[in-house]
Amino acid sequence: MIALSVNLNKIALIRNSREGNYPDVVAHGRVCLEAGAQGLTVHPRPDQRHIRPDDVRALAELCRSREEAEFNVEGNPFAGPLKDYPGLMPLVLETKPDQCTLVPDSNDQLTSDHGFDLERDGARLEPLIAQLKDANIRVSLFMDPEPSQIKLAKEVGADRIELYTGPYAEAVKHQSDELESIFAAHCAAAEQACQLGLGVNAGHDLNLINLPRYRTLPGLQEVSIGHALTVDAISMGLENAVTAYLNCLAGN
Ligand SMILES: CC(=O)[C@@H](O)[C@H](O)COP(=O)(O)O
Ligand SMILES: NCC(=O)COP(=O)(O)O
Repeated sequence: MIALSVNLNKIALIRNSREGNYPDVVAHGRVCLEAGAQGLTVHPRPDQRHIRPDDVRALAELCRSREEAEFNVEGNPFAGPLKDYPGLMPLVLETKPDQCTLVPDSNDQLTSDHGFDLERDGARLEPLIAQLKDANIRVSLFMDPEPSQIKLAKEVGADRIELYTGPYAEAVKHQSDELESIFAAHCAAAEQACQLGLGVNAGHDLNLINLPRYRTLPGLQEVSIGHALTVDAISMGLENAVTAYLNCLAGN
């Protein structure tokens, strides 16, 4: 089974466009879990444009209260602190999610658009990965499908990698000639990760059009999906959208 972790960033983005708590991020997280999603993901950013530290705290409680629900917090451990954003490491060590996915985004990035360069960042990531693992938090690294980089992900102590699927999604959208080689590189990276004993997650711009193929990736354990699922929920309703993604992942 490939686990679906619903990313709630975009629910928080709508909430933050007004004062108050509407829509309620935690209530929508609960709907996703009740509809069968195996987990919830958030990617707080230092500018708090969507997920805020208190959302992370409340969603950690929600997931802890439900057996089997996995909580995944993503972000750059080197970004922040900024104003009342404490920084990823303090927030994650306080809230103790099941998984922390480290992502190399700059503070002002629109969205994630590349994986780690571990030749550059590996040495400073290594002690942070050890600290998270000491706190019983599984560590995943956001990665491009580059063989030399996947090898380094194992060497710095990661438990899993999350393959960055943005270029794959773009290639599907534009029916690009490069689709075959991009997907082949993802398959090879996933196989390499499995051989090294790393788990395999994937995410970014996955949707109901590009997921039927991506779900065949060797060893794929979890996808985190937010943007497209939230957009689909506008027309389908959130519960039906979660069901549609679960069916898609199951190959139905
Ligand atoms: C790492 C990744 O691909 C996602 O977490 C994505 O970047 C979500 O962040 P935004 O919702 O801020 O685009
Ligand atoms: N890790 C990817 C994620 O959480 C969701 O990305 P997207 O579906 O919002 O592009």
